[in-house]
Amino acid sequence: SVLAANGLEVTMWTRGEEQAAEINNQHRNSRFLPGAELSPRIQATTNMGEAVQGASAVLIVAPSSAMRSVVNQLKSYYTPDMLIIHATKGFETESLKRMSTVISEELECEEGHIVVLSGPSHAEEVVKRCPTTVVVASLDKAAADAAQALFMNAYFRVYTNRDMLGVELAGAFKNIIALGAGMSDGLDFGDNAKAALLTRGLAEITRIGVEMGANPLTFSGLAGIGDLVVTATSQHSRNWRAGSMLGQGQKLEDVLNSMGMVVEGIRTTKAAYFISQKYGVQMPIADQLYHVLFQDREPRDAVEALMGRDPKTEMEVMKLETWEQWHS
Ligand SMILES: NC(=O)C1=CN([C@@H]2O[C@H](COP(=O)(O)OP(=O)(O)OC[C@H]3O[C@@H](n4cnc5c(N)ncnc54)[C@H](O)[C@@H]3O)[C@@H](O)[C@H]2O)C=CC1
Ligand SMILES: O=C(CO)COP(=O)(O)O
Repeated sequence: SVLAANGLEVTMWTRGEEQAAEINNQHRNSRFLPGAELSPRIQATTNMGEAVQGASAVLIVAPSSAMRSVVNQLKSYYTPDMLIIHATKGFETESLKRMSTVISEELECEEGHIVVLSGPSHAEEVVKRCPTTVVVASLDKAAADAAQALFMNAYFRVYTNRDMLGVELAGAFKNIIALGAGMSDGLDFGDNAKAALLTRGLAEITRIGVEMGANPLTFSGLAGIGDLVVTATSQHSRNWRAGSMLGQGQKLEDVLNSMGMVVEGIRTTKAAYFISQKYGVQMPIADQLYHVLFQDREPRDAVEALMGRDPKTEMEVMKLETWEQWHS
């Protein structure tokens, strides 16, 4: 919608014939964005070649679980002059790879060629042209600048960042904390608990992010604290809503069936559980959520376990134990 508002011709690829027909004829996408009026500049097709061939830019927003297969389907239409942007927030759970790695492997291109778009941006509000800010990150400055120029307009402000790793990690990991915040709200634990989850959640995201090679400042930016706040507090967030239902005692399977849309935080919690072990970095909130989601731990017991951890210093972020060390 943003690209169409900027005067570009947009062709969406979708798997459903009915959905494509609805977008083309009624300019609506009633299942995924009910109530929104789409621009006639947006056309849809179920034919990948029609959507991608000859395009100057390709925006990939498949759920993380489908990323490899979707990119594989577009591979034969890819040319190196296409600007490749993705806005997917998650990992390939089996390999623990980031989305840019999966895309570059499938397209056989440099990771630096890819741009990630992330930040606090619920589609429901963007389509209504509510003021929104995001970040585009790439190892290639020219690619990030090109993506910024494509998307930027009066209601959609785009910043650039060179820390693609940090932006991808922040966008993926925040969904775990949003699930936890929803769970806390579902348990009626109040505002103190939610503020604690966001704050300590950001600490653990930063800790693992820095260990993996990201710039700590990225986590104070739009992809970090910005997206964490919106996802953990917005009525639009699927992760928050799923967490809230779990906190109220519903079963994971029932929650997912009732959502009908992707809840990335579930798979990302599994990935984070293994990533934290791989890097030897503690992610206590993600760890407890893993037990709740996949090992039947009661949400209340998870909170008790978090509150009962050994006493810590607040400065134990980035494996720096004291303020003095941070300055040294
Ligand atoms: N909805 C939002 O406001 C935002 C979503 N994102 C991210 O975008 C990604 C996609 O999320 P949404 O579009 O919101 O999810 P969604 O659940 O609303 O839509 C997912 C789309 O992918 C399609 N799909 C599902 N499995 C597929 C497969 N195996 N192959 C091809 N297509 C498949 C579905 O048919 C549907 O059209 C996620 O990583 C999410 O975190 C990022 C920013 C904002
Ligand atoms: O990442 C998002 C907004 O920036 C979307 O969050 P949800 O997937 O929780 O709806």
